[in-house]
Amino acid sequence: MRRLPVPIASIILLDDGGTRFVKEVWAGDIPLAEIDMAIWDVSMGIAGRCARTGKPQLIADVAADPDYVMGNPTVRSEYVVPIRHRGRLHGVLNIESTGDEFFTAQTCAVFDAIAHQVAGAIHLARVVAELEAANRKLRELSLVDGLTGLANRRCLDERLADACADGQGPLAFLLIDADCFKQLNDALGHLHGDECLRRLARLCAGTATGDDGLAARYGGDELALLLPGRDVAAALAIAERLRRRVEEAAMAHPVSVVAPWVTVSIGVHVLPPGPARTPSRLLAGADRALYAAKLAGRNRVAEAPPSRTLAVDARA
Ligand SMILES: Nc1nc2c(ncn2[C@@H]2O[C@H](COP(=O)(O)OP(=O)(O)OP(=O)(O)O)[C@@H](O)[C@H]2O)c(=O)[nH]1
Repeated sequence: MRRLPVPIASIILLDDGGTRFVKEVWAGDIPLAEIDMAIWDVSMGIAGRCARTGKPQLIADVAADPDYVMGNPTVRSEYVVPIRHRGRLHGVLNIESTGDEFFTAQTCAVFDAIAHQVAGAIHLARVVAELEAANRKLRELSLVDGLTGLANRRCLDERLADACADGQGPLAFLLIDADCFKQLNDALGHLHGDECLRRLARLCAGTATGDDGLAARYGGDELALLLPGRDVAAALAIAERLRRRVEEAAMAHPVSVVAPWVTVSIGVHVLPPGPARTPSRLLAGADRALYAAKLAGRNRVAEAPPSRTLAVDARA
């Protein structure tokens, strides 16, 4: 662009729908008037006419063309070429001259060729940008649980592995399981069960304190909280707070053996840093703790250190 022997050369890009110009880059020897619109419709200007018709526009005398939008008063002629790659119109190449005779068949053929080259480059850049965006979206989707919007098991596994390897402080893991969920599904239907799971997920997400905490769907009616830096006392307190919040939400459960509303049991396991801290040990400990909480009557928080099982009575 910079080396083109013309007073003004610009590339004006179209949006994805091809109905509006969204970006203009230009270079040249004479200044172009400030265009105060960052986005403008293809119904405007000679560039718009070029985009609408898909055909090059050669204007020998800009003053005689009603569509011409003046960028500099010394401009006399203009040539606007579509920038198109494999049928997709990306924008237009706009060349303006201060002479009357500048645009011959030969110079126009050169600009046609330049527009063709530019089209290939823009096409590649757009394909790369679209691929990158699609990859980001795919990566996002591959880490999110579709029902609850929480991190999914794959994401949890990744974060768990990283957190276990991190030598900084204790690592707490909470397994949260809805009580008598099968009966709730059987009594009120799976759609109602789904909505309860979503509400439980929101409560968990609101409890994942700190930037590095993670709320995830472990699987089925089991949710999980990964809480780096939390010792046993802090993890038990967070678990108990969550258990209470679930009760306070008062989601009706007419067939639970625990209470007339939805309750959860929570297993808590905390490991100090070191080689013995592995995801499988952390999961197994939280699973044992959850089992203990269920066995002790549900609607409670339990911790399961290797040597003993400590159940914290939820209603104490
Ligand atoms: N609505 C709904 N139900 C689910 C989903 N995933 C798993 N479930 C149900 O969750 C229930 C879990 O049942 P169980 O493992 O027997 O546990 P429970 O009935 O909660 O019993 P306890 O845990 O012992 O209190 C099953 O009926 C599953 O079908 C889901 O995405 N949506």
